[in-house]
Amino acid sequence: EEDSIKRSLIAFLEKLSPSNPRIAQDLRWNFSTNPCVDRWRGIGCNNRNTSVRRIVLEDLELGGSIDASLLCKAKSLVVLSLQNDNLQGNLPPEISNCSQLTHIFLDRNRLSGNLPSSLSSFNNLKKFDVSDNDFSGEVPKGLGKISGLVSFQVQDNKLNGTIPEFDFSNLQEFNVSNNFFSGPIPKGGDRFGLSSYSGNFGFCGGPFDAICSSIPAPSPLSEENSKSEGDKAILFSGYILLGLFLLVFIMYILVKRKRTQKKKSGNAKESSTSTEQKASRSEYSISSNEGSAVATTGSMSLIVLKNPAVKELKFEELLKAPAELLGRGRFGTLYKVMMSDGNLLAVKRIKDWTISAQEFQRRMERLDRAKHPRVLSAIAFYCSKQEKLVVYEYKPNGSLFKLLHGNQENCTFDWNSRLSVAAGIAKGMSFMHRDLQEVGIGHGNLKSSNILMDTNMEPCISEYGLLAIPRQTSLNNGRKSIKPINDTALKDDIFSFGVILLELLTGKIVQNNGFDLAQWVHSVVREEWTVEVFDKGLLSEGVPEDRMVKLLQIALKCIYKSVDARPTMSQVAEMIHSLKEEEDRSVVSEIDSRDT
Ligand SMILES: Nc1ncnc2c1ncn2[C@@H]1O[C@H](COP(=O)(O)OP(=O)(O)OP(=O)(O)O)[C@@H](O)[C@H]1O
Repeated sequence: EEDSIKRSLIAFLEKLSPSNPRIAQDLRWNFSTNPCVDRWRGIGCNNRNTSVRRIVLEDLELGGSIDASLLCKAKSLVVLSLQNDNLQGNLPPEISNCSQLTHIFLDRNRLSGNLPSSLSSFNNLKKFDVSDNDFSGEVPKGLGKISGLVSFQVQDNKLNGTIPEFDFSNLQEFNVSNNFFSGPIPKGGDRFGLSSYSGNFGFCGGPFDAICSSIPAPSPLSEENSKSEGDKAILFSGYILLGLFLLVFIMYILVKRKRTQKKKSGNAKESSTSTEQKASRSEYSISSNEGSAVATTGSMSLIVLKNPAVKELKFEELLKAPAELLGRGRFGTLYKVMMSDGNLLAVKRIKDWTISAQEFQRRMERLDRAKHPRVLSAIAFYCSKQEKLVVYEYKPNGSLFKLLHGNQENCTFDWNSRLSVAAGIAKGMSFMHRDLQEVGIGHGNLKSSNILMDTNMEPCISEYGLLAIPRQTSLNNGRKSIKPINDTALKDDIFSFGVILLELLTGKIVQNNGFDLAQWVHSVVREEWTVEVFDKGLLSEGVPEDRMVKLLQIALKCIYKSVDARPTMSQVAEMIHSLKEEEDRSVVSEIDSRDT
């Protein structure tokens, strides 16, 4: 029995992280040891160390799927937490075999499919959090009937239908925002404010009384069953933008009516603000004549920054345009939007960023003044209390991540191109760090999927500065520390840049914010400089080892554990520049010697 539990748990773990065959070894889940006595990482047991009670595998970027049949061999499991792990696939109905579960935390993954109706059988369930996934379909009615439930969080999914009855007097946390729910708010649900319900198709009753009649409650999924997944994605995201548009449009009409009345009575005075000198606002901007009132009142406005790529951008058109979901990252959702003139845009909807609209506006305008050819500037942005959107040009050539890991046949990414890409990113980053030094705005989320490739293989850094919340970093070997972004932003970026260099050198996929890759490279290098770390593609290209080692040495400086020991971005750029020059010289001399 014990052996069978151990075997199942190890198999469960391996399925959670198929891309890392060493995961069991890394977490010390060893068949010949005991999970409780020998403290398998992520496992908690009862006091007598006789049964597994908790499995907590958070922030590990696991990327696999949940096999509940294997997991639930550990029948005594009470807590399951797989938060923020990048998991895919569905939540299998067999999860109900773990019948003792009281806490289920699966938030911040990419899980999809329906919430299984077997969830209703969890009589002891207290906390249920599956927020920020891609779950669709309806919430099983029985979930609301679980009497001891104190926390129900399903925000940021694609769930639809109506909200079932809950015993709201028991619930301490409740959030269904940013889904496709509609219909009435169940009795007692108004205990929770608008923020628990916002971002849905349309609710009636409770805090939504006022807009009940003005926003229809369509049932999108019923008509869609025959459509392909791709079509659904477009439709879903289109609906989100359309919903947002409706809300803004109503406010627009209201504000416009007010303004006309003011003008009529001769009281209107249009004032230009410093903001307007820097940014030309769309004519659909609700408060285009209200200057800084936009920010202070937190009212909604699309602010179009001067950008030669887009002459005129109307908010109404932006929101009406067909949109396709490109990705849901940890910090927001990205849509590809096709405008009626054929222009393609990328619209980032930022999640949980608690800075004020005023601060957001100031930041976006400051960022707009720091322009570099290797950094993608925003075209426009939008902010309200609830919502922050940033509009970029859509770049059709994919990202550095795709180039490195996308299995593109006939596409060799040779040493010289890799070095050029590294030099390009370093230049762009170094410029931004210098220019934004006094405000301390770093990129905040530098990684290969945020490096977009131009047609001529030049890199373009996207989403610079879109992260200002105190970020959980795991700089101390996975131990979380929360620091204000301004303190560490620039040095964090250097670490992240070092990880990109490692990715270019090793061709390996980065997991766990790059800490695994950094650790692995360190351990190989510690033995002695070795060819083991380098990408097979580079080795078969015949790149001399000493050249790659030089870039590796720069990477290792960037990922120094001690933040202060890391070089600045301009030092890094300088080092890579000299390396590239040296490289170019040696290529020339090789050609010369071949010719003579
Ligand atoms: N302006 C753009 N044009 C084209 N593709 C883009 C653009 N910006 C990002 N992408 C691509 O879209 C996909 C989704 O982007 P998104 O930013 O949502 O993902 P992410 O970088 O993993 O998440 P996050 O930045 O929130 O951590 C990525 O593959 C990214 O390379």
